[in-house]
Amino acid sequence: MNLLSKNSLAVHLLRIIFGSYFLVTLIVTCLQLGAEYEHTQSGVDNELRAMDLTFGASLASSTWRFQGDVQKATLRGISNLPVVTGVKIEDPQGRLVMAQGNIVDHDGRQIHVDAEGQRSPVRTGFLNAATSHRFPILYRDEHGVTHDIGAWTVYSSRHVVIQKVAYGFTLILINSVIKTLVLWFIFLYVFNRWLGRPITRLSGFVRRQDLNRPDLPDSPQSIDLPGKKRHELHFLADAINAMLANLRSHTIQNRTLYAQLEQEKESLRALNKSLELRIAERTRDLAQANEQLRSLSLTDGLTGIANRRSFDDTLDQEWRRSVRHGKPLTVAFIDVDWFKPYNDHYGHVAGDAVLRQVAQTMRDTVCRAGETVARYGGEEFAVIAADTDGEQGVQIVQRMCDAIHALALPHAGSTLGRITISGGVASCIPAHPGARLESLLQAADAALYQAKTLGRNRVLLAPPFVSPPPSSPPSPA
Ligand SMILES: Nc1nc2c(ncn2[C@@H]2O[C@H](COP(=O)(O)OP(=O)(O)OP(=O)(O)O)[C@@H](O)[C@H]2O)c(=O)[nH]1
Repeated sequence: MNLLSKNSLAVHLLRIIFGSYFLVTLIVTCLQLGAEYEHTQSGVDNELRAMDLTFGASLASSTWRFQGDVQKATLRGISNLPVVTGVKIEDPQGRLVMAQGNIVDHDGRQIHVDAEGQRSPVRTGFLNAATSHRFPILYRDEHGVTHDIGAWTVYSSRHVVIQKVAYGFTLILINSVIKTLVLWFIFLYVFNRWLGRPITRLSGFVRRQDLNRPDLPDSPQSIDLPGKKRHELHFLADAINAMLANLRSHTIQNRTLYAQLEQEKESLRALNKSLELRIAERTRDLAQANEQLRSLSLTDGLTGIANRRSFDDTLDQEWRRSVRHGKPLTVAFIDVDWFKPYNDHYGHVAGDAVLRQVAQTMRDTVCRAGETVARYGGEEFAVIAADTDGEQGVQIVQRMCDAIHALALPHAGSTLGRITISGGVASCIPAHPGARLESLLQAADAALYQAKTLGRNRVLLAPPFVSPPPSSPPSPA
């Protein structure tokens, strides 16, 4: 870890510690300065007060004897003292006799008196504010009588006190700064040695971990912090090692599970596809079966041609279509002649075979898309011919009649000696008023009956049973 990088923990801690330290130091220093100032000032005061003991007698003696030189020398000596800024001697009437340094004159102004007695004004200010002590000059003569011969005043100033305080404080400050710098240096070293480097190693180790590739050979699996004595950071490293081992094992498990899941997904997809194919196959089979069923439901089981239901459906559709298009519709009923005697003579199985042959032949006879041959029931058949009038219908049925006659199927019970059929044909235009399907069927049935009555092996057309709509009168020419 770069110890002094901007975001390092040490710098953050240092900022906090330094800020707090600076604040506390500032407050304590201010208090200390105040106390020191008070102490120094009272010391200066005491020194000034004590001067009377030192110089009082000498000044009294030289003043009593008018020894001006001695007085001057004494004043110079006093004014040279470090705490003294000035000194003056006054006579008993308060007049200035002699002075040296900065003093306050009779008028209360601060003046400076040099060695030659020259006076000059002194700039007043906070630092020059004077403090003084005035002592009486008392002389005791040889008879023991005390004479008051004047007074002397010694001056000092705030500047002296502050200088003394500043000197002492400078020493303290230098002392404190040196101690603080040494302490900080030790703190930085210890912090870096015991916290910074291990934390950097831990963060680097964690950053290098790639859980997506836990089996990389060059990625370290665990971290071991140096140091004989184990502390919280060692415990943190142990916890990180355990956590990473756990995560690695879970990641490997997850990868295995994911691979299994993918396999399962793949097999499910394949299963789904085969199911879809089977469903499609089954659906196709079902559709085919339905189609077969539908076809079976509309087919006669014996003859393989359309059955009665198919006939009814087709007739209904053709009737409605004919109504829509205004086209004629023809229906014919066909019956095998003397079929009971045939059954009786040749047996029922042979009768079935004849029915199949008759049906086949009739179906082969019709060729148009709108023509349908159906087994109506028993040995009776029916023909539907759309867009066909009665005459055309008779031709169709007659062709059938001829074709069956041409088969020459032997029939001992018939006067003709062979299998024949009879047919009754009826036709109408369904769109005409009064045209009804039931009437059409009844007419065809009646025509069949008529054909039977007249001797069989013939085709008869039913007379018209629907009156055509009245035609509009011709317009006058
Ligand atoms: N073999 C066989 N016979 C059937 C079938 N359906 C009906 N029949 C017979 O057909 C005969 C019809 O006889 P009838 O209705 O009396 O008429 P016919 O004998 O054909 O006389 P005409 O119709 O007047 O010429 C009956 O004997 C029925 O048993 C069938 O599917 N197979």
